[in-house]
Amino acid sequence: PTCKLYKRPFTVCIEGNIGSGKTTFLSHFKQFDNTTVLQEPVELWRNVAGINLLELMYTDPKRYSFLFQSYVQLTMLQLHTYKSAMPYKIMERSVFSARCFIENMKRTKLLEDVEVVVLEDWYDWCIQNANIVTDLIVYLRTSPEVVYNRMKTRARKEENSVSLEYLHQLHNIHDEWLYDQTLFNLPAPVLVIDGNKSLEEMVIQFENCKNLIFNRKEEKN
Ligand SMILES: Cc1cc2cn([C@H]3C[C@H](O)[C@@H](CO)O3)c(=O)nc2[nH]1
Repeated sequence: PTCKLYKRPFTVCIEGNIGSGKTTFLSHFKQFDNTTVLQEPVELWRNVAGINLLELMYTDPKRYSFLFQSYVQLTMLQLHTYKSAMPYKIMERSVFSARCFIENMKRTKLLEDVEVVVLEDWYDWCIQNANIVTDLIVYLRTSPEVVYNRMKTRARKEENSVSLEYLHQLHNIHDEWLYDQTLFNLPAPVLVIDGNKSLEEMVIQFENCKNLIFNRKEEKN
């Protein structure tokens, strides 16, 4: 069959709380040679000219939340604008979910109002000027208690101070955005997956999701 040239990849963003299973879910897409998988650049955030910005953000959030979110926004934009010749591109989180973290930091006063304005002005400019297109959002919806236990088991050192309350806050904002859909306007349709399921059950959900995503492409051309 002729190989069709796509003007751009069908782009999926995987969204969800800390520990909701995004990385596990993404790893299933790595098996396909027609898909570019872009994981969250945590390693970049851990080494900014030798500085662990993720650690600083968690140890001194008042002082470092703005700086951290500012760098997160840049690294996510780099992934959104990454040129891929593949027909599919799957990203872990997005500049859209960056707004969830910023919203939480705003509500909990970790960011000054003026810091929020600057971050939002950057975001607005990027949305208008960088071609950030998303075709589908997959929301791994989990209960804070489940992700708290997973986070503790994974034991990422920078997260050892993250509280269940913080995960509740992030869960509520993700739900407002992607489940109730009352927060920000949605850049793409949302597919909600139950992230509380076991890995085996998640794989089944993944299979259904894969068929849905790859089938969608046929509609597109
Ligand atoms: C877009 C975006 C991703 C992201 C991740 N994080 C944190 C949550 C986790 O502890 C770690 C890896 O996701 O980074 C954050 O504070 N703000 C973020 N904004």
